[in-house]
Amino acid sequence: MMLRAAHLAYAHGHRMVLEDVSLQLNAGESVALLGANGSGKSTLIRLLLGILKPLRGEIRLRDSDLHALSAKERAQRLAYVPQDHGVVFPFLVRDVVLMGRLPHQSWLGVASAHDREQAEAALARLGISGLAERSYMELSGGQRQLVIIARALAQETPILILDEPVTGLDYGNQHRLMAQIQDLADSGYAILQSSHYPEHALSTANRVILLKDGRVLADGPPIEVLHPQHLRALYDIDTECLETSDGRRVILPKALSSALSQSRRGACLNLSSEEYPMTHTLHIFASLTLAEPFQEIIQGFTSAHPDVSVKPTYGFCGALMEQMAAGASVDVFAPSSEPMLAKAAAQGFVQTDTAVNYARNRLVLVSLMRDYPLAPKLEALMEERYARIAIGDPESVPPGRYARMALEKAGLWQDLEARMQKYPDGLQPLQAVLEGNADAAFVFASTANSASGKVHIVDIPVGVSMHYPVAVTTKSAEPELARAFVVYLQTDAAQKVLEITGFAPALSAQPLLNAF
Ligand SMILES: Nc1ncnc2c1ncn2[C@@H]1O[C@H](COP(=O)(O)OP(=O)(O)OP(=O)(O)O)[C@@H](O)[C@H]1O
Repeated sequence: MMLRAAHLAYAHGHRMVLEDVSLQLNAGESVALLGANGSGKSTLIRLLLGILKPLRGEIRLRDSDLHALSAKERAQRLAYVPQDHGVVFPFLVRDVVLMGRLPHQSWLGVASAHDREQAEAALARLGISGLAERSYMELSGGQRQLVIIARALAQETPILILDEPVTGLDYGNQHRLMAQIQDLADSGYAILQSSHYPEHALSTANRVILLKDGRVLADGPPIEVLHPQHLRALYDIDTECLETSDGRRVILPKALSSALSQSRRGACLNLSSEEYPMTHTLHIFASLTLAEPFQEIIQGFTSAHPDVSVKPTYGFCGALMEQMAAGASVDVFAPSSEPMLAKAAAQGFVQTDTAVNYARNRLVLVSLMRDYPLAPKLEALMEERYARIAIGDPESVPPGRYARMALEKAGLWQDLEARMQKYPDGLQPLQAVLEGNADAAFVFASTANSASGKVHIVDIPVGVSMHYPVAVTTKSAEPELARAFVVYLQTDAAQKVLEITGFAPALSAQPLLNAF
C-alpha cells in the first residue's frame, strides 16, 4: 500500500464538500477518479497532497502520517500535476522540468548530474526533448501541460497524482499520455488521476473511483464500476457499453450508440480487427541527440503514412540496448555512432542488411559568446583562461571519445587531461558552459546548434566520420514499415530537417559494422 485515506471529511467554509471518503492506492496501479463538475475531485486531491487538512479522517503514506511529514518529505513521495498550473515561468523548458528535482537537492538548490539526467529522461519519455531549449512562456497550452507532467516525472516519486491531465492536450497527445500513464503504472508507479473521460478510464485504468456529491459512489474494476446506471447517476446521461468482436469495450452516449447501430458504420462495433484495420504502431529507439530532428521527421513520416502511429523513445544508447536485451518491442534502432550499431549487430538486435548511414555529426568546441572568441587552433586551450574544459566521458560518450582523439592527435591530451570535467552524456558539457561552470566544451555540432547565438562554435577536425546509422531490428513486428522509415530518413525532406538541426549529410551510406 502506497497511500491510504480513511473517512476523510472536508468543508469549504460552512459547505461540506467531502464526507466519509476512503480510498487506497497501491504500487503498479493506475486509478481514475471520476465525478461530475463540483463533486469534490480536486478537493480530495488537495487533501491527499497535504495542501488542505481534513476536518476528520487520516491519510497515511506507507507507514507515515501525511501531516507529520515536512513539505520536502511529502514532495519526495508524491508528485502532482495540477489542473490549472496557471503560473507562467519565464524560464527555459529544461529549467522548468529541473524544478521537479528541488525536493532532492540541498537548500542551495544545485542541480547534480543525476538531476539533469532525470530531467532529460522525463522530457524524452514524453517525446518533448525538442522543446528543452524553448522558453516556457512561448509554448502552447498543451505543450505547457506536457512540460508540467515532465516536471512531475523528474521528481522521481513513487506516487503520481494528476488532476485532469489531458485538459488542453490534442487528441493524439491525450491518447499518448494515457498510454504513458499505463506504462508508468506497469513500471511500478502508483497513479491517481482525476478525469472527465469514462472511456479513458475504461481503456487504461486498473481501478475506478466514482465520486458523487462528495461521497464515494463506487470503487472497483473499470468494467464493473463504469456501469450505465452509475454513469447516469453521475452525469445524468444514458450510456451504453458496447463490445467489439475482439473483446474490447467502448462507452458511448446512448443517443450516439443507437444512431450508430442504425447506420452502416455502426456495424464497425461488431467487426473484427481484420475487417476494421487498427493503426500500425512503429516503435523507434533513438539516441537522445536525435530528439530534436526526429520530432519533425516523424511528423513528416506520419503525414505520408496516416495509418501509422510512431512512438519514439530517446535515451542513452547503452540504456536503449539494455531495454532491447530485456525484450522491449522496437522496430527501428537509431544510435549515435557506428560502433554502437556494430555492438547492437553483434548482439543480434538489428538486421544488418537494412543498416544505413543517413547523417553525420561534427565535433565542435564551444565557449560563451560574452567571452573571447575561441581561437581556431586546439593549442589555444593551453591558455590559462581555459582552466575548466567540459567533455562527455571519452569511455562512453561519442563526442568525448572524438575530443580525446583530436587532442591526442595534437599531442595535447596529457597536458590538458587534468583540466577536463567529464560528464556522463554529450549534452551536459554544453550546459556547463552556458551556466558558467566550464570555460569551453567539446560537443557535437547538433548539440551546439541548440545554443547558437549564445556560444562561439569552432569546428574541430578529427579525421574520422561521425556517422549516424539506423537499422531495422530483428524482432520488429512491422518490418516493412520500419524499412519505410529507414528510407524516409534519406529523403530530401528528412535531410533538410537534419541539416537545420546541425547535422551534415552522410559521406558513405554503408556503415562499418565489422570494423569495431
Ligand atoms: N476555495 C474554495 N472555496 C469555496 N468553495 C470551494 C473552493 N474550492 C472548491 N469549492 C467548492 O467545492 C466543491 C468541490 O470543488 P472541486 O473543485 O473539488 O470539484 P471537482 O470535482 O474537482 O470539479 P471540476 O470537475 O469542475 O474540476 C465545489 O462546489 C466548489 O465550488
